[in-house]
Amino acid sequence: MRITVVGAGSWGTALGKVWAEKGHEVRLLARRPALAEAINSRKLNPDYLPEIELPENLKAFIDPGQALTKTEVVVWAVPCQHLREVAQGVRDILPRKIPLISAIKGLEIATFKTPVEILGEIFPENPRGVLSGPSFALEVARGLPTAVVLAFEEESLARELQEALSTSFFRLYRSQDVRGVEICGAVKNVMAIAAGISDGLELGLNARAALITRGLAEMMRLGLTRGAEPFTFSGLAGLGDLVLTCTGRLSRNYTVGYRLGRGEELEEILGSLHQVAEGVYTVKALYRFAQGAGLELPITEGVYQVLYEKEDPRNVLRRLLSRPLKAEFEPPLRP
Ligand SMILES: NC(=O)c1ccc[n+]([C@@H]2O[C@H](COP(=O)([O-])OP(=O)(O)OC[C@H]3O[C@@H](n4cnc5c(N)ncnc54)[C@H](O)[C@@H]3O)[C@@H](O)[C@H]2O)c1
Ligand SMILES: O=P(O)(O)OC[C@H](O)CO
Repeated sequence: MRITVVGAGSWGTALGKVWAEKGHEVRLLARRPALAEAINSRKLNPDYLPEIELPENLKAFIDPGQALTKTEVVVWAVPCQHLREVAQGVRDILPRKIPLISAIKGLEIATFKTPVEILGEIFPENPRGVLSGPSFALEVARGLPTAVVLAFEEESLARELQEALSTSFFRLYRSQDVRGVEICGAVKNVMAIAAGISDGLELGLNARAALITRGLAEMMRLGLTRGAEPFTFSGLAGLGDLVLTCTGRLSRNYTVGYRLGRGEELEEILGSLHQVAEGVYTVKALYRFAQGAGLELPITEGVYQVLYEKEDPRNVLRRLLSRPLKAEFEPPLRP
């Protein structure tokens, strides 16, 4: 199969490696000529996965025309806030009808749209799905066992791609709940920032477990109002990725939170990260949506206040804990 991966960052490169090693013809669409050159001539990605040797049949391009000619699947792995611009740039040359897979976890700030919704506006004739779940790029690139979920509304297409894209260590489960999988992937990044803050403040393991669990409740509260399937939250994209990202030090989102908890400024952290931490942007989209819809998302609200209103995390925590006592499950989490 000819696969084009748009975005030669850590995730695009890791996915490209896995599928090239499976024998697919993988073209990685990069933005910077020097990076494409390094991938092609030195067989490594010095900026994002420097210690990983890349296979010969993983080729990088900077010309979208070359990367997309006669391709059979396009996988999107650019930061969510740039997806629209990148997709619009290839609107006229991307083959019609071929499946598009978003590997992106986020929500567009200006519109509150998911990546698949954005792709739907730009490529209405192409079937669209999402790949998500607990998957640090570095571990995938190292060939460590990983399970993710691939969601397409059309089950036969999900099955076909599941077969094509699974390998002996990269196992794809299939789903038809595209919206639910996307909401889970977006919200877990915000919860990972919260968990990082908590660990940075040394609040302990009990606090982190509470954040993960109440983060799941928040994910469900939002997802159910947006038409997600309830089972999806307990799956790989939901609970699976929440656990990974809220506990794993490889997470960029967790790292942002941890450093905030240790007292660093957001600008300083982002200036030294060199990779995208989607939760930093998704929290804006979520916060605005929750305000407008009257939806209660207290952890999201707290993360927003720490990031954008420069609130001391300790004050935010005090407020979270002093909210009125309530039942663990209230509507819409329980009828
Ligand atoms: N890294 C992971 O472990 C991982 C795992 C699963 C999902 N994801 C998701 O994949 C997406 C991409 O993340 P990543 O980790 O590869 O990020 P990254 O920061 O490592 O790389 C981002 C890539 O996008 C490119 N890019 C940025 N702005 C662009 C623009 N305007 N036009 C074209 N290209 C642009 C960058 O040059 C870079 O190649 C995110 O939504 C992330 O949540 C990442
Ligand atoms: O490094 P993060 O926080 O973007 O997380 C990467 C993946 O989404 C983990 O599944």
